[in-house]
Amino acid sequence: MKSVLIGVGQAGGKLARELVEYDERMGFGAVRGAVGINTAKADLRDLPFETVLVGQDRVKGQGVGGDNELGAEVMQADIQEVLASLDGRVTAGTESIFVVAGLGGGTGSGGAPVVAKELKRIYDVPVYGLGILPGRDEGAMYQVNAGRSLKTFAREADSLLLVDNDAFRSAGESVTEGFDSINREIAKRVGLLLASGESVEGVAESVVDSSEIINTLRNGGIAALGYASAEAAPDAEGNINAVMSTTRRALLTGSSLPDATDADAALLVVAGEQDAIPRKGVERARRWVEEETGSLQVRGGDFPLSSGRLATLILLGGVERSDRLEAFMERAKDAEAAEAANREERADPGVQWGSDELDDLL
Ligand SMILES: Nc1nc2c(ncn2[C@@H]2O[C@H](COP(=O)(O)OP(=O)(O)OP(=O)(O)O)[C@@H](O)[C@H]2O)c(=O)[nH]1
Repeated sequence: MKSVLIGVGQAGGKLARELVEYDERMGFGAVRGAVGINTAKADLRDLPFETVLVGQDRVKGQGVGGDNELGAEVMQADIQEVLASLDGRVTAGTESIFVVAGLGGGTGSGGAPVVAKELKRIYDVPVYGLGILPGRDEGAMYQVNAGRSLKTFAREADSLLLVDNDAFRSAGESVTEGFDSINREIAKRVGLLLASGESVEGVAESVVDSSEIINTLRNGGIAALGYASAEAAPDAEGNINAVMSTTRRALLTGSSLPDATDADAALLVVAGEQDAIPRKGVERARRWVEEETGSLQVRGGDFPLSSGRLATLILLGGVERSDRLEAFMERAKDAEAAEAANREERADPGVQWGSDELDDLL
């Protein structure tokens, strides 16, 4: 699926760069261009594609410091410059646009929904969001920002593919230490998904194409993407179990949004040497995905790749009812309530004296 990426904010720019580099390294050619947008000049410096600095008159290139309302305002004010940077990049061959952002900060969180809304007014191709949820250990401001952005972004984009920063964290690694490895994991998943949707001429009917990705995401809402791989046997018969086990792992432990398994629709892509992909195994795995997601709309397809491994990708559409998301929304609401209480306390110091949250010493 030939796509153009727009990285908004620091995390958005870094993830877009990772995706561009992955697509180039693999020689896929599915990423057809990228633009980085930020309010912080320093964060644009290392991006190897065109960048646009927004909000200069308000924040002088210093970022919005986590204020996502300001992030949304300055994006709206400078939207013409942002749209102009896409001229000549979004072409007749472009099949989708991805707006990429971390939802916990200010620029990406506030700006990405504005960009998605404006792009949808102009272009006919689907405009998807790729949003990063803050990890559990990140502060209250990040949770509140993400909670507010999430709903707006999901409404404005055709579908919002979510990545939980807790999803790919190794034991003992802080969220910040893990950013680079998280970005690589996401780039691999999204990069493979986009490449799998590239129509390859003259190959079997079972090969997946862009319309299957688009149809899986057609009902909008929140999406998730799982991945797992294993050593492949040279013949299809020897890979039946490998397809089943990678499918289970992709959904249950390799997802960008862990525990989000109830879905409206799903797409199961099996990547590997075409002759080594077992039809029987793929059919069995597809039925298992139907049972596990409760969806009757499970599409399937191959992604022929020359590799000694076999990989499974599972794209889920419509996962907003999942426990994981509910838990996140609760976290965001609690953080918002705590922030409101803090503001009240600051406004009226007497409240602290009246509060019985702190026990008396004697
Ligand atoms: N996965 C991942 N998350 C990141 C990365 N950098 C920042 N984040 C997360 O993104 C959120 C912060 O967003 P940023 O992109 O840093 O902020 P911003 O959009 O540039 O906004 P301001 O800095 O407030 O102007 C936090 O939840 C971080 O945990 C990254 O490289 N990878």
